[in-house]
Amino acid sequence: MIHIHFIVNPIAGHGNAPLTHEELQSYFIKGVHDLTIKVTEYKAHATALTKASIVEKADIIVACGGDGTINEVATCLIGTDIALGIVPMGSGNGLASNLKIPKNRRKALEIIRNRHAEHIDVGNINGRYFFSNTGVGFDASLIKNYESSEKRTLLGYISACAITFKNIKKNTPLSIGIDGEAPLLNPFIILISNSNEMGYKLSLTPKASLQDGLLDVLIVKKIGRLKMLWLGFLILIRKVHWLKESRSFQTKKISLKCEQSDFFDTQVDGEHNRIDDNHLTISLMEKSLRVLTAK
Ligand SMILES: Nc1ncnc2c1ncn2[C@@H]1O[C@H](COP(=O)(O)OP(=O)(O)OP(=O)(O)O)[C@@H](O)[C@H]1O
Repeated sequence: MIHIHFIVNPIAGHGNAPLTHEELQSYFIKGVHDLTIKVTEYKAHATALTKASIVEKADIIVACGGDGTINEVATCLIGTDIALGIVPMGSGNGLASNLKIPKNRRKALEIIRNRHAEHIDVGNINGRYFFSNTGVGFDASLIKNYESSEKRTLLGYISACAITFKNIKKNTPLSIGIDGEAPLLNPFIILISNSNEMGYKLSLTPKASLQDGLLDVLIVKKIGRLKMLWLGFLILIRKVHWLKESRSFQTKKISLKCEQSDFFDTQVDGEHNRIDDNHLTISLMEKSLRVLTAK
């Protein structure tokens, strides 16, 4: 018997297509697959439910939600033999898209039934894992505004983008040193990416790979509002490197030091995360997570 546990976030994406036991059962075989469904009731609940599923000896644990839910489930599976399954039900679905796991539920469940697994790299920021990307600057502020808007849709994302853009001059000046170099004053974005997608098919690091043992870093220096609009356009056409204030490179490890404050506002896999330290160490653990993917 193969024990498959589904951890479902009911508010992910539009939260309007619940996954039922009956629906799931129709894709699996009675007597071969034993299915358990657990529904999250609050932020971080997926972590507790996954830990319980590990104790209950699940063979596969499936995150049904977006990048936030995947992060909570996958974090618990590092260092175990349990494979992560993904049913993309989020708004952006960046990691699933990079792994070519379709939003179509039948096709996503077929991947789980077929049980073809691959190992992917995992990022680490001051002890916290990330699978897609992490960053400071504009994207971290944008995520903070996105979360407070409580509209987890593309429209909510665009509106958070407009608010962040409008408030940019009100931000406290920050200078950030990267790998011991001379600090940059108010860098617009420092994005450290494991995956080549941020969600909604957008990418700031199109060359990133989940299996190359490297992090892809994009640094955009302080820029004016017109340049920000130009950058927005370049993101849409995947040509961020055309912006002369941008720099991209690959590395296994990067450290950031903030001069003025004793904490960093970051985003980790699309969730706002305040880190109470003025030093960030971001590194990569090669092929540390088993994920079910299409062959
Ligand atoms: N019942 C719940 N009520 C409120 N928040 C929840 C609940 N269950 C899970 N969460 C939280 O919802 C947040 C968003 O989840 P998730 O990332 O899966 O969806 P999304 O934001 O719509 O998708 P994406 O990250 O791909 O854009 C996560 O931080 C998760 O912990």
